[in-house]
Amino acid sequence: MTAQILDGKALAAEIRSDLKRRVEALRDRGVSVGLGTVLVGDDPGSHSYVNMKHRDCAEVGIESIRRDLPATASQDDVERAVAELNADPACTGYIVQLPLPKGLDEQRVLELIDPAKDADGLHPTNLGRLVLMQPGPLPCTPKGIIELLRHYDVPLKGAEVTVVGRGITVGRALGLLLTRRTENSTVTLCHTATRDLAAHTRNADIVVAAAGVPGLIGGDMVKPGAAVLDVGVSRVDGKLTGDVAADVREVAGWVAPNPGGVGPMTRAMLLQNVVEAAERS
Ligand SMILES: Nc1nc2c(c(=O)[nH]1)N[C@@H](CN(C=O)c1ccc(C(=O)N[C@@H](CCC(=O)O)C(=O)O)cc1)CN2
Repeated sequence: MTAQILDGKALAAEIRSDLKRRVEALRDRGVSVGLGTVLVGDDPGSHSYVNMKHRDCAEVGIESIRRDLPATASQDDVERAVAELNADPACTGYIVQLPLPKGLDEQRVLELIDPAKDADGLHPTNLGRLVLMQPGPLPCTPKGIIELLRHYDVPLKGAEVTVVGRGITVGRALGLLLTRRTENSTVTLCHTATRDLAAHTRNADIVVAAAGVPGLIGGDMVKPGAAVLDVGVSRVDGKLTGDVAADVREVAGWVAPNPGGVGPMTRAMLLQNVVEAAERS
C-alpha cells in the first residue's frame, strides 16, 4: 500500500485564493485587513515562519505590520509591542510568534492580547470559548488539521484519534476540536509520560504526531490504512525533520508530510482568522 498524500501546500493555495477574493470584497466596502506579528529574538525557524506569514499576506492583499524585537528585548519591550498592536486601528489581528526566548513570560504576554485581535486563538478568553464550544478564533494548526482531513474525506465520526503531544498550540486544542459533536471523534492524548505509545498509535484510525522527536512514529506503530499527520519539527544537521519515519508511507492510507502538509495549513488558517475578524467588524 502507498499512502495518499494529504497535500496541505495545494489546499492552502486554494484557501489563499478564496481569501484574496474576500479581502477584495472587504476593500470594496471600505474595510482594510492588516495582520500584525511580534517576533522576538533570532531563532531561525521563527524568523522563517514569520517571513512566510508576511509573504502570504502580500499574496492575499492583507497589510503586514511587523514588530521585530532583538533577543535582548525585555518583558516590558514585548508588552509595549503588544499594547501598540492592540491600539493600532490598521491591525485587524495579530500573533506573538512562539516560543518566546527564555526569561520572557509567554503566558503573561498572551493574556495581554486583545481577545478580539487574537489571530491565533491562544488568549485564555478564546481558549475558554473553545472549551465551552462558543464561537471564536481557533488555534491555527488544529483548525488546519481538521480542514485537511475533511478535504480528503478522512472519516472523523467515531474515529479513534491518537494525538502525540499535549502542547496548547496543537495537541490539547486539537483534542477539544475533534471531540465536538461536529467531528465526533474519540481522542487519546499521549505525552512524555505515556507508558506504551505504540499501543495507542496502533489502535488509531488517525495519528497526529506533534512531539518534536525526529522519526518517533515508525511503520510498525501504525494500523494499516490509518491517516498519519506529521506536525513535529526538529532540525537534524540543519535539515528539517518530522516526527514520522519514511516507512509509514508503506502502511498508512493517508500521510500528511512534513514539509508540505500541516505547516502551510497553519499559515492559511491564520489568514482565515484575520479575514473572518474583519468580516465580523
Ligand atoms: N504564535 C504561534 N507560534 C507558533 C505556532 C503558531 O501556530 N502560532 N506554530 C508553530 C510554528 N508555525 C507557526 O507559526 C509554523 C510551522 C510551520 C509552517 C510551515 O509552513 N512549514 C512548512 C515548511 C517550512 C520550512 O521549509 O521551513 C511546511 O511544513 O511545509 C508555518 C508555520 C510554532 N510557533
